[in-house]
Amino acid sequence: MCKSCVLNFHYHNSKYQKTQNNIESKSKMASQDYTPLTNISVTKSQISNCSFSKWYPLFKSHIPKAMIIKPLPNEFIQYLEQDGIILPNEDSSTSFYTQGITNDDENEYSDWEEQAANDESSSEQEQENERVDPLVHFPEFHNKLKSAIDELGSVTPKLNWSAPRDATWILPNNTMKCNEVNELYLLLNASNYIMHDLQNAFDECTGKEEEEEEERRKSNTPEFELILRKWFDINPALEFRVFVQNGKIIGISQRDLNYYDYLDALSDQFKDMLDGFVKDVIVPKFPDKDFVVDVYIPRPFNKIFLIDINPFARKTDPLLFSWNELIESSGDKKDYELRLVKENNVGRFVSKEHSENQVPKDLIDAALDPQAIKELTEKWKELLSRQEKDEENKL
Ligand SMILES: Nc1ncnc2c1ncn2[C@@H]1O[C@H](COP(=O)(O)OP(=O)(O)OP(=O)(O)O)[C@@H](O)[C@H]1O
Repeated sequence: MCKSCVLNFHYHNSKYQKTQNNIESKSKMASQDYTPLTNISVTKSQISNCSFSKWYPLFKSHIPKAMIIKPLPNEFIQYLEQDGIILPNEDSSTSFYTQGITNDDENEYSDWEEQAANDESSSEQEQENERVDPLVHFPEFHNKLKSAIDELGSVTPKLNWSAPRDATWILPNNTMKCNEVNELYLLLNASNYIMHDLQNAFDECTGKEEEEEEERRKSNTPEFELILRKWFDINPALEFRVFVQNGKIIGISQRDLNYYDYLDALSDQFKDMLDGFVKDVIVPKFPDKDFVVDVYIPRPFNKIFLIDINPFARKTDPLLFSWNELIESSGDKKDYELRLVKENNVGRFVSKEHSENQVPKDLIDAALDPQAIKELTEKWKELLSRQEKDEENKL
């Protein structure tokens, strides 16, 4: 008997296709000022150095509590990459199977019936039999994740580089806060940013010949890791992205793109704090001199938390800057700007963020509530049986 629920939603034929579409649109949004003049190259080793597990030991006292889980079983990677979401249902002997929930604009409910009638149903059954199921294919790792959550309390996950910020729609609280393992699975499975880490991490890398040779000798596939960060409530207004080139800050951007009236008055204080942090804490230990660091400065503004280190590359969102602006002005600049959202930009950005990932309400409801999954399943079964009857009547 199947021990799991399956949420199988088709985004433009495959998750991979969806990933490609989103990465393209994300990078277009992030780099609207692309010009061939300003080249920013990034090597595989620079990308590797930004893997969480590489820098966590160097700056542990500045990083909120986190657990690094690696290596990841291949089955877990396959689980994240496969279409649909299988959720372990350990407490129940009933099996839920839901398929054919689509996010294609052209496909509404009526298409479900059509889809059920054609031959795809048998091939989907075959796929279902091959699907990776946590309880069947990686039960030990599944238990490890549960124990980690027991130990840390609520967590927020990420892989080597990315957090599933684009998939918060799938959780009831609309955040990345996971209270149990199924929430972790939902969030990771629904995220294109996670897929980016799995499939495109080294895209657009260049490198010196010797370095490329060295990387080839190792492997072209990164060693994947899952990071579980203990959840704490962050005030997004106090998060900043700091761009560092040749060991020097060339710009700082507010991270959350809303207007906060109190930030302007704090700007000089934050610049002083961040100058010291980058110069005395990060630069002496981090192996590269070009990088982008995300920080959090909570009240009473006497400590800086390191949230993330990103490659100094176009794939890192320049937020309120453009990459050309950062690069072109960096050479002759003695001082740099801490850029904040101006009042007249209120509401301009926020509603757009991750909007490419909006999905049908049925799917969201189903993800939030086991009863809704059951109802969706029953609806689907009813449609199938109605379809079968219609077919019989036609014969
Ligand atoms: N321990 C934590 N508890 C709660 N929220 C957190 C925690 N750590 C990070 N966050 C939130 O998650 C957000 C994303 O984290 P992070 O920067 O690691 O993701 P990312 O995918 O690398 O983002 P980006 O692609 O923008 O670099 C942070 O901006 C912060 O708001």
